Parts: sequence; structure tokens; C-alpha cells
Amino acid sequence: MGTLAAAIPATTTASRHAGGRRHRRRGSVAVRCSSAADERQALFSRIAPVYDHLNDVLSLGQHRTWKRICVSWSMAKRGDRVLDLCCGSGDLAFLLSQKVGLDGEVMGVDFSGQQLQTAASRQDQRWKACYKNIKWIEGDALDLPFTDRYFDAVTVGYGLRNVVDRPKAMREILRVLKPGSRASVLDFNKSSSFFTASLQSWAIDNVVVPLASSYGLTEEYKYLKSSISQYLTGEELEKLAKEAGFSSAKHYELGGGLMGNLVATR
Ligand SMILES: C/C(=C\Cc1cc(O)c2ccccc2c1O)CCC[C@H](C)CCC[C@H](C)CCCC(C)C
Ligand SMILES: C[S@@+](CC[C@H](N)C(=O)[O-])C[C@H]1O[C@@H](n2cnc3c(N)ncnc32)[C@H](O)[C@@H]1O
Repeated sequence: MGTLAAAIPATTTASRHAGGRRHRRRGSVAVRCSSAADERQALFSRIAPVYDHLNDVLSLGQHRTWKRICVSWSMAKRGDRVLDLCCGSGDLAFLLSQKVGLDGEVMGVDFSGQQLQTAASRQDQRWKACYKNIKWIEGDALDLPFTDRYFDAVTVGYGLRNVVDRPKAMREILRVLKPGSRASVLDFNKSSSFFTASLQSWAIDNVVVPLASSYGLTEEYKYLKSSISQYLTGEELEKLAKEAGFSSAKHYELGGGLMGNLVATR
């Protein structure tokens, strides 16, 4: 079984998971966190068994291209220590693993145990030696269990849109990045083009949700559309990064404007 946890020296209050409920531990008192975060954690745990399959079918495999671009733009290189935040089933972590090699380190962090179980079993099924450099950590993007300036690169694939406090997440990403290093954040694009936004909305309503419904996941994939409508535009993502303290930030559209990737440098 892949490495499901790692002992990482933390300077922050470590978050804990007790019986599937998310609790932030401050000292000895467990304080129940937002129900929205609990609902999302449960959502991604429910879809974990079919998540990879539906991504491949629904994007005709294109999501793998977008993820390769995200990892490439992180500038991760051989020997680096890198973080794949909101790693889910590990797609970007596996790509990062090949970039940094056995001399490097990859930490995959997610708050869904079921997603991490998928990632760890995929790791066990793969033959590439480099994948031994990946550790899977159950943790909260809003309270990362790492010391400051710990990573040479951070990737977030379809995660920032799903966290309940985006400014806090961006500040945590900045905190754990070494100066001069990059965050590469891939997600759906909240397009200002009426045509692109309409195409994206039509595809979700008429292809994505009907197919997901055949797996009993109608509401889970309906969330996709509402989350995109409540997401940030490329310009707003650049502003979010600069306000968090990044020295530069640029958002690039991918997939004809359906997706987008923010590259922010600390
Ligand atoms: C990898 C992709 C999405 C990941 C993802 C993110 C979420 O926030 C979710 C929330 C709830 C349920 C599922 C997800 C989720 O899977 C992107 C590709 C997969 C998409 C589900 C398919 C998107 C289709 C495009 C709108 C149109 C593609 C046109 C062409 C075939 C490229
Ligand atoms: C759509 S999936 C993306 C998975 C993977 N990065 C990919 O590109 O396929 C979003 C992931 O973010 C995780 N997530 C959402 N909010 C989180 C948080 N606050 N802390 C850690 N993980 C979180 C979910 O559990 C889920 O696995």
C-alpha cells in the first residue's frame, strides 16, 4: 500500500480527521469547522470510485493534457521538493513524480481519505520506480502541516475552486513556497465570453450531468456548474494571488477557454 501519511515537521496547528468529520484542533479543543467544507469532503469521497473514469470519458482524455501543462508551468525539476495540493486521486502528483525523480520528493495533500486511498492504490499498481517518491497526506489546504518555505513548486488541479476560503488557501500556498518558486493552479475557466460560457454550461447540463446520473451522482456533478458560476475569472485569480503576496501572477486560458491555469511566483 502506498505511503498514506508522512511525518512532516509542522509549524501550524495541525488539522485532524475524526470519524470522517473535519475538525480543526486548537490545543486540546476540537472545533467543528464549516459544514460547507464537510459537504465537499463528503462529495469528493462519494465520487472517488468513478472520478478518474468520468474525467477521462467526459473530457475525451483532454484533462490529462491540461494537467501536463499545469505541471510543466510549475517549473518543477529534478531533485525538487514539490506539493500537489487537493491531489485527489493523484494525477498531478504522478506527473510531478516523473519531473523531480527519485532524488526529489512529492507530497500529495487532500482532505478526502477515499481520494487518497485511490491515489495510494494507483501508486502500488504502477511500475515506475520514481513513484516511490510520493507521500499521501490527509490534510487541509487551509492549514497545511508544513514549515514555511518548504517547497520548490506547488500545483493545485481543480482544487482552488472547491476550497471554502480561497484567500486563506492562497496564503498557505505562498507560505510553504520558497521565494522565487511557482504555484500552478489549473481549473475550469469562468469565461467572459458568452459563447464559451454557454458551451461550458450546455456541456455540463446535457452531457456531464446525464452521464453522472447513470452512476447515481446527479447532485455531485450539478455542483460542478454552480461552483464554476461562483468561481473567479482569470483577472480575479491574478488579483487574488497578488493580494496573497505573490510577486507576479498570470492566468492563461486552455481548451478553447473552457479551462484556465494561473501561474503565480512568490
Ligand atoms: C478533470 C476535470 C474536472 C475535475 C472535477 C472537478 C470538480 O470540481 C468536480 C466537482 C464535482 C464533480 C466532479 C468534478 C470533477 O470531475 C475536467 C474534465 C472533466 C469534466 C467533468 C468534464 C468537463 C467537460 C467540459 C465542460 C467540456 C469538454 C469538451 C471537450 C471534450 C474537451
Ligand atoms: C476535483 S478534485 C481534484 C483532484 C486532482 N487534483 C485532479 O486534478 O484530478 C478536488 C479535490 O480537492 C479536495 N479538497 C477540497 N477542499 C479541500 C481542502 N480544504 N483541503 C484539502 N483537500 C481539499 C477534494 O477532496 C478533492 O479530492
